[in-house]
Amino acid sequence: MKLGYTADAVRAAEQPLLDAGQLDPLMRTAAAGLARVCRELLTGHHGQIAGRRVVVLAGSGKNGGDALFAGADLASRGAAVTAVDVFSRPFAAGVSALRAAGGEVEPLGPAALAALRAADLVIDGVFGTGAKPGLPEALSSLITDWQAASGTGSRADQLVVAVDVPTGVDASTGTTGEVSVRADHTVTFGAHKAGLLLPGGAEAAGEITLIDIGLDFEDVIPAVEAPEPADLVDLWPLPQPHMHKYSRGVLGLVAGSQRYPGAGVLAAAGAVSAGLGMLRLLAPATVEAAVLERHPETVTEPGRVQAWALGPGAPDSLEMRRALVDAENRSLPVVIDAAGLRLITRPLETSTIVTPHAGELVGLLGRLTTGGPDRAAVEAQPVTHAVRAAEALGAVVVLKGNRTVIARPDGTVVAPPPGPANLATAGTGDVLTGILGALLATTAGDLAEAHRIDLARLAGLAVLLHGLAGRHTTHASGLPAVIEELVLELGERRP
Ligand SMILES: NC(=O)C1=CN([C@@H]2O[C@H](COP(=O)(O)OP(=O)(O)OC[C@H]3O[C@@H](n4cnc5c(N)ncnc54)[C@H](O)[C@@H]3O)[C@@H](O)[C@H]2O)[C@@H](O)CC1
Ligand SMILES: [K+]
Repeated sequence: MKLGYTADAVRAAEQPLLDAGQLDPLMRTAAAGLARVCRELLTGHHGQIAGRRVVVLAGSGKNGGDALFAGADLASRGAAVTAVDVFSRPFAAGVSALRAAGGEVEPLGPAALAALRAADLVIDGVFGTGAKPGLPEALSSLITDWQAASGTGSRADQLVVAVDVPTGVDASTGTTGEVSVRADHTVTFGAHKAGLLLPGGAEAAGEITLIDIGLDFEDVIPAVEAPEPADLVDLWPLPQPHMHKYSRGVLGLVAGSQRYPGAGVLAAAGAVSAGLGMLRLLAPATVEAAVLERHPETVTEPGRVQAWALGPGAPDSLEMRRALVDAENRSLPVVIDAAGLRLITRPLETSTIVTPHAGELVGLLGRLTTGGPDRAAVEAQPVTHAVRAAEALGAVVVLKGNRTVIARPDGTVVAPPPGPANLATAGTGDVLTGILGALLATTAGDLAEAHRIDLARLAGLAVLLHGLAGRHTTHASGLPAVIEELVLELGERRP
């Protein structure tokens, strides 16, 4: 799991070392790590370092300093390095090091643009964690003109390495303005900056290398967690030898209707493929029949459950309202999707996950808060609005989109890597709700016991697995079989 921290948290972690006069060694370690990645990339993509054209975009702070020191390293190995001095007050020690190694410094101007376009490698050291919002006009034009030369940089084989954070990306939130550097690779120091793991920043950052510079984050709560496939092996709830079907977990599912029978089938298949003790389906007879045909183990009699999943393809019905009352009365965890979301007009008194897409989040925020956003606002700032909804609901919000983000009521976020575009097809959300329901049912005991299970982390695992499965199928009804295979594999790989 990658953990992301805000710029403030990183500065706070850095402060004791700065107070102890450790800036120089910190920057040396940072620059050495940056230089190593640049050397590897240059050698890997362009065969060698000597003779390669490198441009350093140098701002006035330490970010520029790191970039200049790395540039000096490359110049000392024979690269032709030009630094573009963006604000006419570059980090002095970095400039000296670069000049001593044979590099040059240019002011921002037409020559800088030409150099930028011709470079084999561009090192973006304009802003890091010290960036204030908004790019100055001259810088913004320079980046725009450079990027205009081709889709993502001047030359198809040009490498762009961002120092700590791509310039134009907010290190804490990942928000980008209209203009920002798009890197192939970002070398970040001390800890992942939260913005690198969030929508916007993650796309701008490309591949990320973390360089350890000895900062201590032991007691700091990360702003973002980004689950990785290895976490599935460690954390996915798997059946234990002592379990029987009831102790493993029964999920009550209210899904599907005469109009949308398929949503019931897909949600049921999602739940079954994720693994659970028993699935109880409450749905119209046609939906029951369709589900039973594929999953004859499904029980269609009402009875006790350990968790509820409500909403996919189901209208607002008496069953759904009863299930919600049962969830609150018996403190059962519940995942609520689609039409189920319209029943929510106040925070629920039980562990809750809601799974809106942007349009549904608009409705939810409209019912829960005053001055709710419109859809465009949610799409522009998904994290901010998911967090607002999580705070207002006191629940975990899984905001579905091309990059699904998961928000906790305390404002922290789980950001799984983006799923494949394959998942942009009808029915994949129903499968996700089924998976989430199965996870709630199988962890309900632990959830009740002093909240040992973190719902948002659980949702992160579900979204991650759903995304991985999406790479192997082009349609929603293909997902459950792949999910089942992946879950079985997790069991085999767990030590
Ligand atoms: N956090 C750490 O522990 C370490 C940080 N290091 C580097 O230091 C960076 C942070 O350095 P700084 O605090 O100097 O900050 P930055 O180098 O990110 O930028 C701050 C400088 O740019 C100016 N600036 C910011 N926004 C501007 C805007 N919109 N228009 C014009 N000027 C603007 C500021 O006034 C300041 O001079 C990190 O990103 C990283 O690269 C490393 O060198 C070593 C250790
Ligand atoms: K940067």
